[in-house]
Amino acid sequence: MSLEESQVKELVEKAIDAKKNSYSPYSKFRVGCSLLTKEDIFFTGCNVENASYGLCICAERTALVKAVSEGYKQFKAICVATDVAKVYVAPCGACRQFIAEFGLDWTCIFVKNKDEYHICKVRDILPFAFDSSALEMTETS
Ligand SMILES: O=c1ccn([C@H]2C[C@H](O)[C@@H](CO)O2)c(=O)[nH]1
Ligand SMILES: [Zn+2]
Repeated sequence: MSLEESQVKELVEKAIDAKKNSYSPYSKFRVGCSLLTKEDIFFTGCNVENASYGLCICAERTALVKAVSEGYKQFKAICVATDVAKVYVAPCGACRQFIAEFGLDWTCIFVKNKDEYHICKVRDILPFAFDSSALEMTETS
């Protein structure tokens, strides 16, 4: 599954743009996410917070749930943008697990700004991942 340089640029722009819909009145921390499916279709998402803080949904999971619920579950890349410009902000642990559900060998991009981004693989952000293979290996004693 090839990821073109132009698609990386588009992912970065779409993740930055997706921040505009962030619903983050409590943290004021805007996050935007873009996703590219194996069919070359883009999805985006933002974080959606709630007065009951624990119900907050991250941008990455918003984008993934949008895509999966529309019938797409094979992905080339996911891209995350925040308003933090000094360091690369990577997905939280819950999102890493959620992303890894769809494979470890696809691309993650973390954006500082449209010209500065870090590219790695899902396996790099979740080594020793828990996945469905463990569920079939239960042994009773
Ligand atoms: O991977 C992450 C980590 C945090 N957030 C959101 C959740 C919350 O709305 C805000 C502050 O944690 O950032 C994301 O969208 N993605
Ligand atoms: Zn998260």
